[in-house]
Amino acid sequence: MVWSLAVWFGSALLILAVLTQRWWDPWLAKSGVDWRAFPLRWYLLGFPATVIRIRWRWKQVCLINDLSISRKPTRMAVGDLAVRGTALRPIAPSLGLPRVTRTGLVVRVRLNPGQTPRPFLNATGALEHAWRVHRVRISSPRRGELIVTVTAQDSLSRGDAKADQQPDRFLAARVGRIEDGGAWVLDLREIPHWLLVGATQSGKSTLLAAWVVRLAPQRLALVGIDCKGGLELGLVESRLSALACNRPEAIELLRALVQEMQDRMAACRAARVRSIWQLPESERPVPIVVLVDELAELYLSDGSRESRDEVAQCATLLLRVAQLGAALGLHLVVAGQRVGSELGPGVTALRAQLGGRIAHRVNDEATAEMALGDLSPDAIAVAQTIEPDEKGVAVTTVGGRWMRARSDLTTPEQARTVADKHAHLTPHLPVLAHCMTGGGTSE
Ligand SMILES: Nc1ncnc2c1ncn2[C@@H]1O[C@H](COP(=O)(O)OP(=O)(O)OP(=O)(O)O)[C@@H](O)[C@H]1O
Repeated sequence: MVWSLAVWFGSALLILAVLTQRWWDPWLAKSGVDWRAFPLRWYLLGFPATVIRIRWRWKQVCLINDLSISRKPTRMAVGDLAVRGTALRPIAPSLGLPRVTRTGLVVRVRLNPGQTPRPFLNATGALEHAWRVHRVRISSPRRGELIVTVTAQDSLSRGDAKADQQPDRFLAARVGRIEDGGAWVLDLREIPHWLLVGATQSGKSTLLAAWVVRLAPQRLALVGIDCKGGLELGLVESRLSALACNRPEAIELLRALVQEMQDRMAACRAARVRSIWQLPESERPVPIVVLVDELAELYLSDGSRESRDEVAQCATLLLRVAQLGAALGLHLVVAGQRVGSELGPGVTALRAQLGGRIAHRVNDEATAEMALGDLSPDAIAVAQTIEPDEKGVAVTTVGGRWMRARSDLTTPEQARTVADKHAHLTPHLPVLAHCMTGGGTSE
């Protein structure tokens, strides 16, 4: 009896709070109370309020945005009117039961016969406005069915201190947040090679810096190829086992890496194993993560024979590292503004080997398509909606799906400080001796 009274009272209070939210919400904000930061706020209030709003406005939103069909009149129709004055009635697609998630909800929509997902994809802005949510994403896993994913608030702009403190697994790096509020973890054991594209000032170098900062304390070698004169990767030079700052140096470095791969291959063959991960730990060579900033610098040619030769060598060597590296502990992280076939045929082959994809804001659809095309057409559309002021925001692969994510802002000073702090962990690889930057510990 007491319990049922409490449940009734609680439910009534909840409904009242939901219905009056538009009055007390601005008042609380003005008084400086950030109720959105309360951990259970979304489950207790946000979710019920959003569900009510979605159900309440569904038919109206569908009607305004041409997402309904008209009921076929049972009697003969003349123009837009049915005989006997029966007006044609719009029928909205049927909305399923919403399922709550950590930062929003997911709801299934069954389309009326003849409806396609396209008008719904075009209407996401209207749905966000009508439901007062941060983001609405629509995918269509099956014909006649939509999955509508609603994100209540912009979780990419808020910090997550707990995730920040979590130590990284070996070869994994927590570089930011994904839009469902979780940690954005780039794991080189799971996906050995990554491609990172984005227009200038979209956040590529900051993401690379965040990546280096998280990898720096681990027992691995970092190697840099930065043909923009080493301006970006030079910041973390103290933690790099080698750094190439122009194309001839890059070729020398890549040759040394291919040599290292061959040595590792021989060691695996001798031990009759298929990868360095099957070697006993004491004999296992350190993994090498090769960071390439601005891929185009390796592929652009001025037409002279010398530069064409250099480009061909870079293309072949990079491709070899990408093709054979994963099992031998060599990982590629390649960043660039464009990765299209206009840079040469080698780029297309290389791109196919880079399984992990990250697309920051891009200037054109073609670049988004090159980076994300094999993921999903929806991901391409979303990459193009990243605004210039959304620095560090990207669309990426997470567990076989795509998601929006944002890197942690890592300043050049932070990157330099962390690199200096862990400089003593920099392994000295004999094969890279002639490409060495500063000193390193002997491996
Ligand atoms: N996650 C982030 N949060 C906030 N600001 C960011 C983030 N990532 C990048 N920025 C800001 O965006 C600006 C451009 O970043 P960055 O230099 O990484 O871009 P880029 O793509 O490497 O540019 P370029 O190709 O010109 O080198 C910088 O001022 C940086 O501080």
